[in-house]
Amino acid sequence: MRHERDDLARTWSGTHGTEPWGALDLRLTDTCLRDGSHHKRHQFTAQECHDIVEALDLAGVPVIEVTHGDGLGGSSFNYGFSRTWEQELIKIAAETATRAKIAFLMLPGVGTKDDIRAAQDNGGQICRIATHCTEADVSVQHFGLARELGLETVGFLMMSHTQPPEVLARQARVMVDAGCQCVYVVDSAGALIMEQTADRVAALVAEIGDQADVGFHGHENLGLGVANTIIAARAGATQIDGSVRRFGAGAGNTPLEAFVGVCDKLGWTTGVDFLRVVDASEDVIKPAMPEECQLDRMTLMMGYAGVYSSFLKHAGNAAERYGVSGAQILFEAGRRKLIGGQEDQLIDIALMLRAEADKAAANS
Ligand SMILES: CC[C@H](O)CC(=O)C(=O)O
Ligand SMILES: [Mn+2]
Repeated sequence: MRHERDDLARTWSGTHGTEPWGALDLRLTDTCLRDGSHHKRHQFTAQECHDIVEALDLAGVPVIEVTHGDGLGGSSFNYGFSRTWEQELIKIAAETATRAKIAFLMLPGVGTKDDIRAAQDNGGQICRIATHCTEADVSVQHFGLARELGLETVGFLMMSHTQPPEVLARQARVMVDAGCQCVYVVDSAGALIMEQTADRVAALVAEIGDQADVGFHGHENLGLGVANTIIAARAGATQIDGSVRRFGAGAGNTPLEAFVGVCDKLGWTTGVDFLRVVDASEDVIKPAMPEECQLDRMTLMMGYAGVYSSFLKHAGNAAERYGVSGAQILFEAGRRKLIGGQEDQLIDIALMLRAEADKAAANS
């Protein structure tokens, strides 16, 4: 899959303005059934899982990720309980897909090694391990196990906007040394802007490109999902995430069908049939969504303040419960540089805002 463009990627910063990238060959992963789980509050039914996998598989999407939004083991009081057990969803997906490989996500500490084994037993073929982008070392044993089991491996450096390219490259090296075959720059907050994406991807390509692929996972919180993904591909990312109809956390992911259309027009190969994936979006994905993913006050704030997209529903709940502004909760979460796993601090922030409002009211 990897294209022979390492040199171009290395010198990315100086190559704007021309089109030297040629025909790229990209491998797309749809993540509706995992990142979309946040938007759906983890309430996928078995039938929805079947129908979505069937439609994406028919459209030629080569990889479909299926798990609780917070990865294996995420179904909990802290993150929200799944309606259908994720292992059952993985099994249904694997039984439904005729061509697509089924991927699953796990965050060390949320899921366990036994969850990885179970996901493989249920037909999962690609093990994606996600860590905060400065904590790749916690993934080492999981990559070791996944490779031992013969699984394909992918690493996720979440919240990649918070670190400069050279730090991410060093973290990617840790993952690759542990057995990871593709490391993703993950724009969890939808906060990266164009060249910031390219420079991060290029740094990973320079560091690990001779041993592993580089991927990009975008969010739409500043409306840049497709643009960032194009520029990531030009900088050397060969594995690309998106969600049909943007069905993902926050304002959603890079809309996969739009990206497929762009690739067709640029002469890039994805193997995905544009018309079929557009049909899947209208006929199958849309009916499964609780509502369209919105680019609104809350999600824009996530991109602006650099907040983990999966905090959206948690912040909304806390705002409602304590009668404060959800956007202000998110702004403060960005100021505190919260990372995944710190969802409980959204409640602390809401309580602080409530106390401030009560004090202001008492003094007026
Ligand atoms: C909780 C895992 C998270 O949703 C992974 C991801 O998709 C991201 O960081 O964007
Ligand atoms: Mn995501």
